[in-house]
Amino acid sequence: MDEKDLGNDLAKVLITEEELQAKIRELAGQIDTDYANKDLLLVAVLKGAVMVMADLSRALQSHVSLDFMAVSSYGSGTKSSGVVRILKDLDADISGRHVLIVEDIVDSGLTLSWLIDNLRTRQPASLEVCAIMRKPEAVKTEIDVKYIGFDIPNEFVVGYGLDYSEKYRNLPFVGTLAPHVYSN
Ligand SMILES: O=P(O)(O)OC[C@H]1O[C@H](OP(=O)(O)OP(=O)(O)O)[C@H](O)[C@@H]1O
Ligand code: HPA
Ligand SMILES: [Mg+2]
Repeated sequence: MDEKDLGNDLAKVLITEEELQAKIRELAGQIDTDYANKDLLLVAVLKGAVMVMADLSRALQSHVSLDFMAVSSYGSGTKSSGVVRILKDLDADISGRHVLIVEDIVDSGLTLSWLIDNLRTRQPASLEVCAIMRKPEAVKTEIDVKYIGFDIPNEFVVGYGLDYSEKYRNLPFVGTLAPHVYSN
């Protein structure tokens, strides 16, 4: 990458594009098997989960419906505020439906724990979670994540949907930022 590439701001690559795509295919295979003959609704949490949603849904062999919810707890910083706000609610009524939440990362777990409680009150037939990354050392509230991609160290990461101040989401891999980015 040359000077102008956004990858120049990275300290290291944690998960390569190839590793991400291989994991997506593996998880899609499990989901296809588990939901055979069931109507599945994928619910992605914007904006971070947009890449996982796009790749995972295309890797599935069965029909699925897609819906999106936008919640935010991070703002522009690197720490969860713990206060989750709904920015956009689902279009679909999920009562009696098989719902799979698609997430990019389980960090403190606060976003997902709030979301699971919220969606449960709408009485889906089933509710599970697929997250491409999890930080086991950062989790503050235990969440049962049925489909997990990678357990990663407790470092702030960007790429594959994850941002720092709304940047770096469009990197096709996951990495950590160089210190100069934070001091700018
Ligand atoms: O486990 P937690 O500590 O709650 O963190 C995980 C959540 O935080 C990020 O979203 P954010 O609220 O930053 O919004 P975004 O997806 O638009 O970046 C990320 O996409 C997850 O949804
Ligand atoms: O490590 C992270 N990076 C970017 N956004 C995030 N939201 C939760 N954890 C992270
Ligand atoms: Mg974010």
